[in-house]
Amino acid sequence: MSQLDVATLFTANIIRALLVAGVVALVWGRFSGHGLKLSHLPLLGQKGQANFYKALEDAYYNCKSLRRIPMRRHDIVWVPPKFISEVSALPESKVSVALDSATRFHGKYTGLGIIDFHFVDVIRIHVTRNLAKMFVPEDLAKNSVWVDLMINYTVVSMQAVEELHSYPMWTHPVVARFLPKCRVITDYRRRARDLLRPILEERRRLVDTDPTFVMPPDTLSWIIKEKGEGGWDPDYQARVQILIGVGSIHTTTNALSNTLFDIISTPGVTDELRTEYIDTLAANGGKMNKIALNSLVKFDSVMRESQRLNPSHAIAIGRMTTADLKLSDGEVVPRNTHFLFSSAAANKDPSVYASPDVFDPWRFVKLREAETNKADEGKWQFVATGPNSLGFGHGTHACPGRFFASNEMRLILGNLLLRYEFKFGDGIGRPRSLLGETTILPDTKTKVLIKSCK
Ligand code: HEM
Repeated sequence: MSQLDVATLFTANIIRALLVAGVVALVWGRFSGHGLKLSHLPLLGQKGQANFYKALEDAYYNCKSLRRIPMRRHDIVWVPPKFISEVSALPESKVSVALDSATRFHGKYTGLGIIDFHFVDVIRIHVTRNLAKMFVPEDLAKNSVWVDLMINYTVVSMQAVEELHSYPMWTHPVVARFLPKCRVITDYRRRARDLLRPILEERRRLVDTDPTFVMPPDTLSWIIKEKGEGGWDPDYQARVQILIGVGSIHTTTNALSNTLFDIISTPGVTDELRTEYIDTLAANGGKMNKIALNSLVKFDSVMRESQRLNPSHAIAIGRMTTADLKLSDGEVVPRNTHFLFSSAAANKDPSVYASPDVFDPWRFVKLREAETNKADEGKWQFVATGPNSLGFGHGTHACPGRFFASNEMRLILGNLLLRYEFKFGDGIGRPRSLLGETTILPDTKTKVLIKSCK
């Protein structure tokens, strides 16, 4: 065969392969539920639009039925707020957060998909109950490689999601092996696994040989308790630890940054919070415990008000249907469809929050005090979730780490305020948040001047 014939045959085979792949992609697109089944729904926003904040807000007030949001990769269904309670209470088997994250964030390649829910139980039950000092053994928690890995994984994995977005889904099994950020992720996972392996092996040895050995109180042990035998697998533990890091580190840091920005920029707040912290410490023999932390109602109010105006996302309760989902008004969200609700708009609903655009540090102290029934005060707490308080989601998959985060934030803020004075540089006010496609992030490049208290 001549060189020309070989080249022609090679090209023909490639074209044939691409045609087959194209047909597969079309069939997959048709039956995986994206696109065609939603074409009858009116649009919300425009394709390729940088953000949907305004559209999400308008829809919150004006749309009473389903809408189609044209996101870059595929369409997502917007659901009106009146359905939040009924939909958020549905089980994972009907509206899946695992499927939603696995497909929207390419979980198989980025590690951002939920593997199972044992680690959620670990946080809901054990971390909350124990107010964990460390999630992993102290040596590892202070290991700079581990710290770097846990902090950067979220950033790199979101970059990997972007990389994968530029390629059709059906190419992902191949391209994910070569894309730079996907490779970094694989490396991070390997390094996490290698750091965890000796710790797990040593614990296993002690469990098998020393009848007096008690498993240390950390997430490694609790995961083994919830998962059983599979919890000893370093690869599984690495994936779970990374997911815990992704769920907890940047969310809490962002919430802390926003709260600090609001404290600094609102006159009088620092002094009120300092006094509350000092008085509470004095009443508890100089120590903070869970009950004492719970009595810091001014801190709680400032944190919730800050999250109300600057939540981490403009949307909430992102799920994927596993079967056609019939809503109580008869409308149907088709099977295999991603859907979500407006959350930033719900936080500023004037029928719930007076002067909704104003940062009122004591808004939630006053709302608590206005309740005639003490049992109703709880709904104004930072950790309370509801249709107009979606910063931690709501319902079946509401953030299980919010109790931990709430205590952690009070401890950090209280200690910062006792030790330091903060102010923005001259002429600088509270920074506006940075808006991504649906994310709302504090501008952490803002310079804050800090000096020790005398
Ligand atoms: C201020 C800090 C935090 C914020 C704003 C936050 C926010 C959220 C939100 C919005 C969700 C999604 C809920 C839904 O889909 O309905 C979520 C889920 C989750 N969060 Fe948090 N979170 C925070 C801190 C934490 C911490 C400290 C941990 C771990 C210790 C954690 C672990 C999780 C987990 C495991 C889930 C998945 C729950 C599930 O799918 O059932 N979060 N969080």
